[in-house]
Amino acid sequence: MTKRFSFDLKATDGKARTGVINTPRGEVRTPAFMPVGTAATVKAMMPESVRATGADILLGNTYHLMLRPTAERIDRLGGLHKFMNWERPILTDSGGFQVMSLAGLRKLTEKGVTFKSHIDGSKHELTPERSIEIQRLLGSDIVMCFDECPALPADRERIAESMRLSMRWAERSREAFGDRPGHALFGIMQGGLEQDLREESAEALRKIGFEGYAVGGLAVGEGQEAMFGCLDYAPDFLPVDKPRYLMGVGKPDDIVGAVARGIDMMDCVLPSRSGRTGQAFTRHGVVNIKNARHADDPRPLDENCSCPACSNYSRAYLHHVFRSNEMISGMLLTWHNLHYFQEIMQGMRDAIAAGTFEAWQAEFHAQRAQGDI
Ligand SMILES: CNc1nc2c(CC[C@H]3O[C@H](OC)[C@H](OC)[C@@H](OC)[C@@H]3OC)c3nc(N)[nH]c(=O)c3cc2[nH]1
Repeated sequence: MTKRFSFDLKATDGKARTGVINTPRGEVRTPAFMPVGTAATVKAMMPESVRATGADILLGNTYHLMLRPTAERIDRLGGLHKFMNWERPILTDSGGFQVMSLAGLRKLTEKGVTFKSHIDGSKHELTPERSIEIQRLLGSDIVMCFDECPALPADRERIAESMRLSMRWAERSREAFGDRPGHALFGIMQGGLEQDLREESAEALRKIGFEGYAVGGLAVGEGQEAMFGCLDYAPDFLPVDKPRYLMGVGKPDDIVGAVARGIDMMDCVLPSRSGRTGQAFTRHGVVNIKNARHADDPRPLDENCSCPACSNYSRAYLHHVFRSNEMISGMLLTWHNLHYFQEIMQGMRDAIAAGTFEAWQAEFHAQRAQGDI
């Protein structure tokens, strides 16, 4: 009997929640941070290293993989898990966001989006049906509805129109997904920073019914204060017994603030992308390792960190390999950043389970000096 997809809510502390998402490929402890593995790889990391940082699930990208090497080729080769040697859960985005941010010559209609590949200029079409089919071919465990995410700032009419289109696409995504025990389809709430439109979107999604619900349309330039303002009410419009996924977030303090407002899952390129550019996140703040003042520093990035970079290398060494453009530079700092993000998630899971989340948040903020350290 195929193991089904389910969410067990274990404990709450204020609006913060901790639980477990059960999937046939393994459990996802929440609150969860999901490393981004856009083109079938978490850049600069071996899959076993990603697991060693504490990740239970990672992300793949419909837009990138449909262009190269194509979903059909990955399907022929046994699916994305086998292809990238990651046997645990994978969540794939539906591609709408990337098309609007990466592709050229886009045309948006009720049917979907036609666009030209940013790789070779070839013409492509993404519709709810095609996006769901691609995510099925990839073998994704958690599939996202095909939606349209409007760039902010946008006027209310544009946001309302876009949200209602996304709700019609959510209906078509649900229809195209069919009955796939053990797999999940997540709806994506839109509505910008308009509380009534957010409520309308949540109602539309609940009527259709999904295994999980994302809060979309945020982390698109609105800033943390506006994002938190929306998160003060948006998660409450969603079913309490299903996972809530905030897309594209974020910096450590964004993540903590989102969990405090009832979010269960997040993804962001920040720890991996910054790792490659020499920006290290630590409990005391951000370290830009390429800065000359680290050239002779024998200390590790963070004395309290147990990752390979902090256990075996000095700041001076990390500074040197970044200045020399050595491949190990991005590997070590990406590993450190992902390790640190997972450490924050573990800390929050433990604190929520123990009912000490308030104190944990206070400690988290007290440790962080301002600016570079
Ligand atoms: C940054 N602020 C941010 N990212 C939003 C993503 C994309 C998440 C996507 O963000 C990168 O793509 C660009 C990642 O690849 C680099 C993807 O990982 C596979 C990740 O997929 C979940 C959204 N995706 C959809 N479908 N709908 C959204 O409303 C939405 C909102 C976002 N805000």
